[in-house]
Amino acid sequence: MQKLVLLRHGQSIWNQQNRFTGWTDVDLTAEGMRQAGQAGQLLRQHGYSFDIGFTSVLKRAIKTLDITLEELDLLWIPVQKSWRLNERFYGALQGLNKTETSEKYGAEQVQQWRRAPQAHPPALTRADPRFPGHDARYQHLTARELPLTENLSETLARVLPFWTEQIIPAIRGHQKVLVCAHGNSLRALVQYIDHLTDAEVTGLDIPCGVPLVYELDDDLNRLRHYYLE
Ligand SMILES: O=C(O)[C@H](O)COP(=O)(O)O
Repeated sequence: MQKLVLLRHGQSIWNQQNRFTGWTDVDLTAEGMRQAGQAGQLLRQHGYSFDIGFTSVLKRAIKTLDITLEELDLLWIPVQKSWRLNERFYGALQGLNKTETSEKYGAEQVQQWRRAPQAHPPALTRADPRFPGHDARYQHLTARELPLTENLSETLARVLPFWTEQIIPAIRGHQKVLVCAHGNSLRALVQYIDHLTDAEVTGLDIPCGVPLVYELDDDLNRLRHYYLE
C-alpha cells in the first residue's frame, strides 16, 4: 500500500476578499500561512514523510508547500513546479467579487461557472492584461495551451499529462509524494482518481490547508481516502 497526500493551498488574499482568482498570482494571508503550518504539524504528528513535492507556478501553492515542508524539516527534498497544476483558469471572472458577480448574473449561473464541470466562465481576449501570454512564466506554452477560459474538464485535460508523466512514475518508484495545488485543479484530479461522474464532482469542495490522504494499492487503485484531522 502506498500513500499520496494532496493539499490545497492555505487561504489567499483573494479567498479572503471573495474574489475569483484562477491564475492570478496572489499571496497567502496570515491565516493561510497558519493553515499551511498546521497542515505540516498534522502530517508530522501522524508520522508522514515525503521524498518529493509537486506544486503549481503560483505563489499561494508554492509557499504553502514550503511552509508545510518546513514544519516537517523537509525543505531539502526536490520540488517540481508546473503550470499544469495551476488553478482552473477563471477567464474574465478573474479579479471579480463572487457575491457581486452573483448579484449581476444570478446565483445559479455563478454556481454553474464555479462547480459544473462543463461550464465555461466568460472568456478573456488575448489583449487583456490578465491573458497569461503576457506573463514570462508561461512563455514556453503553445498558443493552444494558453487559456482564455477553462472548464473543469479542460483543467483535468492539462493536469493529466503531469499526473501520468511525473507524479505516477514517482509513486511507482515508491517515492512518498506530496502534491500542493488548488481547489479546482485538485477537484479535477480527484474526479479522475475516484472515477467521479460530472454530477458527483459538481458537489465536491476541497478545503484550504487540510491534507487529503489517498491510500493506493500496488496497481495505484484507490483503496480509501480521508482528510487528516
Ligand atoms: O480561483 C478561485 O477563485 C478559487 O481558488 C477557487 O474558486 P471556487 O471556490 O470558485 O472554485
